[in-house]
Amino acid sequence: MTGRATRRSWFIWFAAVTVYLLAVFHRTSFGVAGLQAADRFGVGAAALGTFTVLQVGVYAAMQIPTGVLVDRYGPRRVLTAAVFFLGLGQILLAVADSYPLGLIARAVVGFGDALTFVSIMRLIAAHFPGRQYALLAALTGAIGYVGNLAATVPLGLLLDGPGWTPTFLAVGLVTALYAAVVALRVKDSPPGGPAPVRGRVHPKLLGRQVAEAWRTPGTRLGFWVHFSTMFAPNVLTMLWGVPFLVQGQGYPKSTASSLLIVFVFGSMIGGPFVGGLIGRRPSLRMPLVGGYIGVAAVIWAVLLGWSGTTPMAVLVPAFAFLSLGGPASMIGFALARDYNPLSRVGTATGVVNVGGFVATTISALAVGVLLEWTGGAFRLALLSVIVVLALGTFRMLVWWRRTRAVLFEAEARGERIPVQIRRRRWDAGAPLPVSS
Ligand SMILES: N[C@@H](Cc1c[nH]cn1)C(=O)NCC(=O)O
Repeated sequence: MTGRATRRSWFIWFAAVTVYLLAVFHRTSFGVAGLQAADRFGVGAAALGTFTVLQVGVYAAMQIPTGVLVDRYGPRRVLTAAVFFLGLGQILLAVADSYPLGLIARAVVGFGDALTFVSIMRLIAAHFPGRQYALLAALTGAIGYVGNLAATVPLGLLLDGPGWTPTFLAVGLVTALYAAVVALRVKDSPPGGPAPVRGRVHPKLLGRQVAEAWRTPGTRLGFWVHFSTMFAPNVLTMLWGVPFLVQGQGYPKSTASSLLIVFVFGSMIGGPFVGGLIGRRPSLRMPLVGGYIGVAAVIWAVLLGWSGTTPMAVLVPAFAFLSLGGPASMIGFALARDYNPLSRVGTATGVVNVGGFVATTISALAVGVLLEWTGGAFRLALLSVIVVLALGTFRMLVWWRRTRAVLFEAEARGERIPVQIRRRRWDAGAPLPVSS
């Protein structure tokens, strides 16, 4: 969309972003429900970890299919299915009384979650002008954290009060019923805008759609931006932050959990700031990513090099800065939006979203394996974060130069390009990607 966003666009976004809030609430609900789940299903820590791995696995595996579905059937249908499956998963969890049933319920939640984010990004691309995309994407991310907050103390109170079955039944039913609001209120495109092209789904054509998105240098750059920026905050908040602070640093568990809230507030505040800035000045996108990665590398060096317990005065600002990785990763989606036609934005967004989750999985597994090998040496194990960061940064720089080369070519042909850039020393000899 090139004109102005209307009140209708904002209503549609609001109806859609509520689904993301619900998705993040359900995604993170095992943070407080984990202990009760262990009791209910009679399982230990390792089996409990399987819930998270399964949920993230389903989420990551579904990203590209989700993008294709969104481009094919439109975000309204996919988002309606998303909220329905999120609710269904929690209803199943409410009545599940065995470990396998609990796992199935969580996989259904992961499936609904996987359908959510890409649909909302596609709605934003259709209903808002390009310059507002980054801000709306960042606001969406920030609102997701409200769901994360709701899944802490409020959900804990509900589980301690009414208990497991009434709580999950209630949140599941409310969520599933919200599918009606999405189906009625959300529209795929503004009046007169292009509708998704439906018809028979031909696997060959779908494969071509994914291949074209992947071959587009801007998508690939977005993938590596997402890969490099969002995994470290994820690894800390989803898995290794509390063990690092408790076993590695000697802080009490309650202090460690409270410290991780810095990530929630950092992203909620930083997201709209980063989004607003890059919406006004798209040429700042890559310098911001570069600046974030540079400072993050220094922070990791300080955290891992500190002898003895790292003081709070260092941890709090360090975590506050690292929390900006989430908002910075949204730059990856802005690149997918700018460098793909609207008919392929869903697929390209799905491709980009795989980046951060692949990096999170690699890094979380590597930390676990290294902890086992070293007998719990957190500083050595967390070095793997720096290795993943270096790999992501290297690939990102490769695709940054290639994307710039393609832009210069397009400019020379007199085509409209998404950002104005000046040729620099490092652009000399940058190869054009084979497909362009
Ligand atoms: N980059 C995250 C979202 C985000 C925004 N601010 C902080 N994090 C992302 O890719 N999210 C995908 C999802 O499904 O949540």
